[in-house]
Parts: sequence; C-alpha cells; structure tokens
Amino acid sequence: MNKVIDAVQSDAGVQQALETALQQEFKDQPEFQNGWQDIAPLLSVRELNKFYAPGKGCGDISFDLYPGEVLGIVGESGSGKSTLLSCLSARLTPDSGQVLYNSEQFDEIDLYACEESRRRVLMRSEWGIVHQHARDGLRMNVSAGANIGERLMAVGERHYGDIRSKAEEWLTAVEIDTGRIDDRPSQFSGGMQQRLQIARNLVTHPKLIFMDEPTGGLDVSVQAKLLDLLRNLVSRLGLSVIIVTHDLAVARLLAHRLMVMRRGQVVETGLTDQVLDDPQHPYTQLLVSSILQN
Ligand SMILES: Nc1ncnc2c1ncn2[C@@H]1O[C@H](COP(=O)(O)OP(=O)(O)OP(=O)(O)O)[C@@H](O)[C@H]1O
Repeated sequence: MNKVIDAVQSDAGVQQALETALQQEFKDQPEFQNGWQDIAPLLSVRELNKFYAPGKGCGDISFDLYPGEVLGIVGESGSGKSTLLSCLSARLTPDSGQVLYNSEQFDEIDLYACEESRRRVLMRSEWGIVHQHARDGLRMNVSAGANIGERLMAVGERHYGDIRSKAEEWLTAVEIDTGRIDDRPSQFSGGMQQRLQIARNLVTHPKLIFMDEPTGGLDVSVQAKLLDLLRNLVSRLGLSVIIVTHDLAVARLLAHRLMVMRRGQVVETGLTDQVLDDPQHPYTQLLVSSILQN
C-alpha cells in the first residue's frame, strides 16, 4: 500500500499548467471558494435497492454526499459496489428507493422519477463518469481533441477555435502533450488514456464525478501519477466524487469518507482514516488486515 502513497509526488510544471487551466475555467464558481460542510447535500440516496437475484446486487443504501466531498465505496469483489455506482449515476434503474440530485439547471431532481431527457442532460454536463477501462469512456477511433471537443459540443459549444483551444488547455492540465491532440486514444498508453478520459469529463465543468476503479489495471508508477493528478483536480475544483475501488490505498489517498460494502449491504461508514485505522466491523477489520499482510 505504501508503495503507491510514497510514489505520489508533485510536478511543478504540471501543477502550474493545471492551475492556469483551472483558474480560467472555474474562478467564478462559488463551490471553488466554499467548504462543503455548510451546504445542502448534492446527492441524497434513500433506501436504494437493486438485486439481480437474492444476495446479488445492493440493498438498503442511504447516504448524503456534499459538494466537494469524496466518498469511497470499498469492499471485496462481488460486494455490489459497481451495481450501486450504476444506480447512482442513472445507468441502472433500481428496484426501489430514491436518488435525489441537487442540480444547477433543474433544482432538485428525483433521478428515477424525472424524464429520461433530464438524466441525459445531467450525464453530459453536470456529471462525469470515469470508467476503469478507458475504451468504455472514450471514442477510440476519433482524435484526443475530438474526444474532448465532443463533450463541449454536446453542451452547445460550436466555435471550432474555442473548442480546440479548450481541448489544448485540458490536455495540458492532464499532462498530455498538446502535440498529441490529433492522435487517437488507441495510440496512447493506458495511463494517458485515463488522463484523456478525465479531461473529457472535466471540460464541461461537472459537479459530480463517478469513478469506477479509475486506476485499476495500471502499473504502480502510472497509478501514482494518476492519483496525484486526481487528488489535485478534486481539491482545486471542489469536485464531489463517488469512487468505487477495492484498493484501500487509493481510498486512503482520495476519499474523505468511506462506505464499506459486503454482500450488497453497507457494513460500516465513517471518515477514511477512522475506518482504516480503527475499523469497527469484523469484515472491515479483515479487509484492512488482509491488505496490511500483502
Ligand atoms: N448484470 C448482472 N446480472 C446478474 N448478476 C449480476 C449482474 N451484474 C452483477 N451481478 C452480480 O451482482 C453481484 C454484485 O456485483 P458488482 O459488480 O456490483 O460487485 P462489485 O463489488 O462491483 O464487484 P467487482 O469489484 O468484482 O466489480 C455479484 O454477485 C455479481 O455477480
């Protein structure tokens, strides 16, 4: 676990580029200035259930997520993390329960009671989704610039020069040489593809990002670089994030709060350090101790 944490380092050039892009894009947004404690929840989940078969899925899930908060969902394979994330991000209809989202454009939305068109608008504007496999979040056969530009066009941007220059800014912000703007993602390494996926998501100023194992399958040094970038972006933009990971080191680095899942149920929640340093539930104790032994 410590290998990844130790390897996370800052790079002055990248930080500067990131800072410049972010200042231009986000300086007027109030969330950039405020803490999240005094604000209404961005997402409220009430008694959410989704089961494919008895014991397979997730059930009885309730929590609030605040602006600027990073919630980690951890647990072993098959515990229902991805099912829950899909229900929260409007990609999978739950059997029952409510997901309320405090939208900038539509005020409070009950995700599964509103029109499909509203969910689609949210998905391309106020929300971002970072998939484990970049090919699920990118169009592999169009250029890096077009991958970023497409999302801008989806929210109404039409000026080619503006689109290209925003694409360049975001490539720089995620540490991809702007000279690669016309290359296809298939010509990029795994880490670059993930960074491009992040740029594509962030270009429309989302409030809420869903991440499903964003560093899974990458080697340790690539993971460390990506985690450093994510951590910087999340704190500078005041993003709210729900991140699913089976990797407690990733959870420790990124999440303010953790939800531990086992067999589709939440068995423990709390501040990340509290949960990892002083786990209360026997399953969490096992999870933490098994990681420490590896
Ligand atoms: N589409 C589906 N149809 C039927 N069963 C499914 C489906 N998707 C997932 N499951 C089952 O539901 C349970 C929860 O799966 P889920 O993918 O949500 O867990 P997870 O914690 O994300 O696991 P992993 O880390 O391996 O992705 C598992 O038993 C899985 O086999």
